[in-house]
Amino acid sequence: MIGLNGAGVRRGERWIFRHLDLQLGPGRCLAVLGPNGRGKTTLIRALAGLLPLAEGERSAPQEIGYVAQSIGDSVPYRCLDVVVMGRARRIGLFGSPSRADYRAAEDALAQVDGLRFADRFFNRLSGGERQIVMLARALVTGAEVLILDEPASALDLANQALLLSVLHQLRADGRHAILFSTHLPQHALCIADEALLMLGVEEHLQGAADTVMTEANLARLYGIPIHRARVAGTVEAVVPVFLDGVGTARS
Ligand SMILES: Nc1ncnc2c1ncn2[C@@H]1O[C@H](COP(=O)(O)OP(=O)(O)OP(=O)(O)O)[C@@H](O)[C@H]1O
Repeated sequence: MIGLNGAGVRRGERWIFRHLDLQLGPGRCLAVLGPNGRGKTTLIRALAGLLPLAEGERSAPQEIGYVAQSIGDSVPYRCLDVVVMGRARRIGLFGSPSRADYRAAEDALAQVDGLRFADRFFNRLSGGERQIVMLARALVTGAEVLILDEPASALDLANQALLLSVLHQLRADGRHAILFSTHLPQHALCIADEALLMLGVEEHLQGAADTVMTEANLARLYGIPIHRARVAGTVEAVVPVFLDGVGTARS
């Protein structure tokens, strides 16, 4: 459905990642983890077709539902219009959104509990509220591939739970392939089938999320001791272990 084969991206003379293979099919969810600056956004943008590969190949469908990491200020559009823009491919360059497009946008907002934002101006929303609206915009595309760059980074706990449940439902329908990056390993353990740990430019550890995300591998990834524990039923928490203060934990 979507994939990379021997892929690499360079910024100037510097390789951000190389020799990366990735295949994601329908009904599958892959989480990408790595420390700040390791290349998650670069990988996601390359996968979404927004950054050229310097080596390797990409295969992808025409339409992808994409949520960018940073959602800057924009011109003052109503949120419903921002969401309806997700239908651009269906509406066409010179077309106008139909009643059905607006209905689909409302449904997508309702799916993420964001209907209350419909008439508000996007540029006046908080960071988390914008993330919710942008998720609705990705959903309204109807795309079967969803690529989400840190979709929970600004969300409160209730909205994190909502996001996880929406992604869980999409994955469970067997039509969608979902890839998301996160700094919250417990989210990966909660809904991802697979995890990709970006350990280094040429070192990528990929496999079943539960198997790959061991305390040892996560400690290697982040350079600090990590504790992983079952907190309720199948829910796991992943926390940094502070040794004798924040500054001394990183190896
Ligand atoms: N436009 C650019 N030009 C040059 N270097 C860039 C550019 N954008 C990003 N980089 C560099 O590429 C590297 C990877 O950045 P990227 O944003 O992919 O990291 P990330 O893993 O998503 O980080 P974070 O967790 O902080 O969001 C970083 O060292 C960054 O400084």
